[in-house]
Amino acid sequence: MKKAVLIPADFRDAGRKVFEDANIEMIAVKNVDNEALIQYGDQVQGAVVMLDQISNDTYAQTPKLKVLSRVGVGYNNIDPAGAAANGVWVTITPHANYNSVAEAILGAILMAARDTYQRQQLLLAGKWDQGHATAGHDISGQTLGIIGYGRIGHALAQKAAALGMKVVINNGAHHKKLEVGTEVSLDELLATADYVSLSAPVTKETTAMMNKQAFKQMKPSATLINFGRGQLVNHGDLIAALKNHEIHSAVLDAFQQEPLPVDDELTKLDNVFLTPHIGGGTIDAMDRGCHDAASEVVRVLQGKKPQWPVNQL
Ligand SMILES: NC(=O)c1ccc[n+]([C@@H]2O[C@H](COP(=O)([O-])OP(=O)(O)OC[C@H]3O[C@@H](n4cnc5c(N)ncnc54)[C@H](O)[C@@H]3O)[C@@H](O)[C@H]2O)c1
Ligand SMILES: O=C(O)[C@H](O)[C@H](O)COP(=O)(O)O
Repeated sequence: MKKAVLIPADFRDAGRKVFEDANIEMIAVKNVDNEALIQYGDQVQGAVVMLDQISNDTYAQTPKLKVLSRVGVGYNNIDPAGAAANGVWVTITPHANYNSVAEAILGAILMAARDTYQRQQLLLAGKWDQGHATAGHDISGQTLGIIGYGRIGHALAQKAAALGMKVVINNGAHHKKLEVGTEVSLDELLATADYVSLSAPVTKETTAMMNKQAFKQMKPSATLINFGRGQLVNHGDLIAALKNHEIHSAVLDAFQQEPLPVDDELTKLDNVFLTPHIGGGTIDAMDRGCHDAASEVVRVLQGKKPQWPVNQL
C-alpha cells in the first residue's frame, strides 16, 4: 500500500517533488496541527510541521506515525522526548534558513541605525523631519552583541564584521572557536552593545533571559533585535523598557504569542518595528526547507535514520 504524509497546503514544489519521486501520497491541510494529525492519524506515516504546537496526547491517535519533520530550526512547539517515547522521530532543516535570518537581522540593524521606519511614519504623517541630531549612527564602528553563536549567530557575525561593526558574542556555557569577534560575558555584552541580537534556542536558561534586569544593563541608546523566539524575552518587561526609554528601540520578528494580537501593547509603541516571523521566510529558504524536510521523511519511511534528528529512538 502507498505510504502517505501530511503536508501544509502551502508546501513548496521543491518538497512535493521529493515525495512524488519516492511515490509517497501527500495529504495537504491548511495547518498540520493536533487536529489534522488526529483526523488523518490512521493514514499517515509522516508529517511536515511548521510552528503549530504538537501535544504528546496526539500520538495515541497516530498509530502509524514515524516522523514529524519541521521546516525550520526551532522545535519548541514539539516535545522531542515525548515524540521519541511514542516511536516518532523529530527532525529539523538546519541548512535551509540560517543565512536568510542573518540577512534579515542585518537589515534590521541597518534600518534601526537610522530609525528608518519611524521616519517614514513621520513623513507619511506630513512631518518632514530631517533633524540631524537624531539622524542615527553609522553602523561601522558600532558594537553588535550576539547572544547565541550557532548557525545564525556565526553568519551574522561574519556579515556585521565585514561592514565594520565590532562584534561581541555570548554563547552561554558553550564556548566556541570564533572567526571574528570577541567572546564576552553576558553582563559585558549587555553593557557594551549598541545592538543586542538574540539567536539562542529556547531552554530553561534562555527563557525570559531578556528581562527587567537585562534591559537595565543595556545602554539607553541600544536596540534589541529578536529573530530568535518570543520566549527569550519577558514581554511585559520589554514593553516597560521601551515605554520608559530604558532602551532606544526594538526590532522583533518573534513573539511570545504568535500571531501577535493586533491590540497588543507593542503595536501601540513608536520605537518598535514588528514583522510576523519572516526571518527565515524567503522563497529560497522555504524551497530549501521544504526539500530538506521532505527528504527527512522519505529517509525515515525507507527505514533509514534521519540526517538531522533532535531526538533519538
Ligand atoms: N525568525 C525566524 O524565522 C527564525 C528562523 C530560524 C531560526 N530561528 C530561531 O533562532 C534560533 C537559533 O537558530 P540557529 O540555526 O542559529 O541554531 P543553532 O542551534 O545553530 O544555534 C544556537 C546557539 O545558541 C547557543 N546557546 C544555547 N544556550 C545558550 C545560552 N544560554 N546563551 C547563549 N547562547 C546559547 C547554542 O550553543 C548554539 O550555539 C532557533 O532556535 C530558532 O528559535 C528563528
Ligand atoms: O514558516 C515559518 O513560519 C518559518 O519561516 C519557519 O518555520 C521558520 O521556523 P524557525 O526556523 O524559526 O524554527
